[in-house]
Amino acid sequence: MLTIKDLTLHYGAAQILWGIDLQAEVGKVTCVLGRNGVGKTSLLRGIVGHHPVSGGTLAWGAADLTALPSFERARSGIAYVPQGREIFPLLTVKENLHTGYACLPSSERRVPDEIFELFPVLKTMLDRRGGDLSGGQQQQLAIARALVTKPKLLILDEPTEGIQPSIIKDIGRAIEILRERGDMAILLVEQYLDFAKALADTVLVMSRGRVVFRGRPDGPESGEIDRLMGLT
Ligand SMILES: Nc1ncnc2c1ncn2[C@@H]1O[C@H](COP(=O)(O)OP(=O)(O)OP(=O)(O)O)[C@@H](O)[C@H]1O
Repeated sequence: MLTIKDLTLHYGAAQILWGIDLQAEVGKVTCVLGRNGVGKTSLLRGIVGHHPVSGGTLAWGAADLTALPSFERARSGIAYVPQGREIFPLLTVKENLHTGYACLPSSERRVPDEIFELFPVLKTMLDRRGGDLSGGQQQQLAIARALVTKPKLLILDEPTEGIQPSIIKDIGRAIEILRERGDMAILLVEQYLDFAKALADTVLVMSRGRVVFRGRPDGPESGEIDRLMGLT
């Protein structure tokens, strides 16, 4: 389980995150919601080590990750699919997948078949350049590349952004399958409320750098989620 306690983060003098507490359990989808600019991506950057946190702690089980550089966090099983996907446009699909090998010992460097069961379209496109794929296919490639690293914690930043509905469905189904497999924690940042509510076991809503709601997506107090997201 990922356990974050009292996390704070600054960009220069500007404080962006205030006292964030969060837990993401194995076999569950934990979803962080919030409107533009509330600090969701900054939280993920703090978790994966792309930006230093200014206070608080981050742990995976009993292992304290707070002081580890990002490559060691990746090696310890944290995989991050950033907003905008960031696949390598000039590398082929196969080569993009192989970039995930960097975190693995040489004996484990293979692309599991299961990845093509989750995203069959990638198998038909192995020799195409990443940049020639549609946005939705690139998103699937970015998730597949993260899965190559055999993560214990999969972090997805707005995987539905700018993606056509049929591929959003495929991505949702893949997340469900990964959850059912029960060997990784999934931390999902979203603004697409229906997608998030359908998948999440626990929802956190952020506002101005703080967690202002925490609960089940279908619990008695869940109307509060819509209110905080500005929908009611
Ligand atoms: N590198 C940076 N330097 C300074 N300020 C930043 C930086 N990155 C983000 N910010 C600011 O930090 C705040 C939180 O941004 P962040 O991207 O974490 O929000 P977000 O909730 O992920 O928004 P979005 O949904 O639009 O991606 C915003 O006010 C943003 O302008």
